[in-house]
Amino acid sequence: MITIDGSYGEGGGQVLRTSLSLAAITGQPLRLEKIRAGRPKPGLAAQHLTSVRAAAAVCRAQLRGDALGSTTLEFIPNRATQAGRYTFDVTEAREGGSAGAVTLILQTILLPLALAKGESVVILKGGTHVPWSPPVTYIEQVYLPIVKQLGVQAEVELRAWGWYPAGGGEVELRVKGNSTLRGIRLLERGNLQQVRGLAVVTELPSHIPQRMASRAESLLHQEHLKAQVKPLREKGRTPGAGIFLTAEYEFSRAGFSALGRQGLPAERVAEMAVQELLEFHAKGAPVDKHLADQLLLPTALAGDASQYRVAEITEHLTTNAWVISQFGLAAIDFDTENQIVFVAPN
Ligand SMILES: Nc1ncnc2c1ncn2[C@@H]1O[C@H](COP(=O)(O)OP(=O)(O)OP(=O)(O)O)[C@@H](O)[C@H]1O
Repeated sequence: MITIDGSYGEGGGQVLRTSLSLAAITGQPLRLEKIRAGRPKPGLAAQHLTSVRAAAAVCRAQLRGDALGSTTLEFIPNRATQAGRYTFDVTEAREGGSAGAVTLILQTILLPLALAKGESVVILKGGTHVPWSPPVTYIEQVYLPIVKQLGVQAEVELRAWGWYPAGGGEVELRVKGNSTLRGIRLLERGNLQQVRGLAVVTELPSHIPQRMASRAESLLHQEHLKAQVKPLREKGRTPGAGIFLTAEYEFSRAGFSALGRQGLPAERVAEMAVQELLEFHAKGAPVDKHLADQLLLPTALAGDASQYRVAEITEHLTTNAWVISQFGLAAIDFDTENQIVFVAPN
């Protein structure tokens, strides 16, 4: 049994999710201790518990400690990950809290399912565009296109928007299966081809997405960047607003977003996302700081070595590297001067 210290690094949920993915993929029994010890409310929150249940469902794992607030978990896979049809609802595990991110559950099971035999269809219900997690739009426009280069064939369809704190969103994930992962070399991004964006509201007036879109476009045009931001007004369970920008370079993609809230002017929401994009653009790296930590697991599972240059070496990235090394999967090194991540599978 592999024992992982959940308090490592910043002691967040990512230690748990990466460990779950790896236990499902390798079939190794896992014990997690001090789960999310670094957070104000330690232990499993709804989103984490749903990830535990989702990972357990795909490899029929036996569980001990799978309860809200639990700081210790045992996860004993019973068989290789099974492709198939699954539904996971992050609101089911809720106890008066806010919506958990469906994308973090998606990322926990994506690679196990991609490496399993056969196709899978997964319905995920909960928050689709919530703070501190990848928005579904980011998964669709940045994460999946890049992991496709490694051989992961999957697509996601947003069926309902689910904002913080109510959730109520839904996505369908389709995973091809039978994947063989290969390494990538992503040191240069090439020229910026365009910035594409979506300024969206649900259950709010149409002037809001229009104001977000035009503010974002005008700021990007001032910087001489080609940009097209589409205003969109959708149906939803609750009111919500956000802007999602994708910088499309010749060899890579990066995503930036900001979510609206009451009292925050639409223009300000647009400015927040654009500012992040411009800061990234000025750095010259091909991989944004979020993709940086999310790319580590697929590259560690690839048959050959990878190298990629990131905008920032975050604690999320180094923590993920530590978790992967605990499973003995890959040797991971950082060139901190040039911000390059080297991954050599063992
Ligand atoms: N705006 C964003 N765009 C893309 N990815 C994001 C964004 N914000 C956060 N992420 C990603 O979401 C993940 C969050 O992991 P983290 O461990 O902080 O969250 P968590 O499971 O909610 O845990 P905790 O509640 O313990 O912080 C990371 O992979 C991070 O890169």
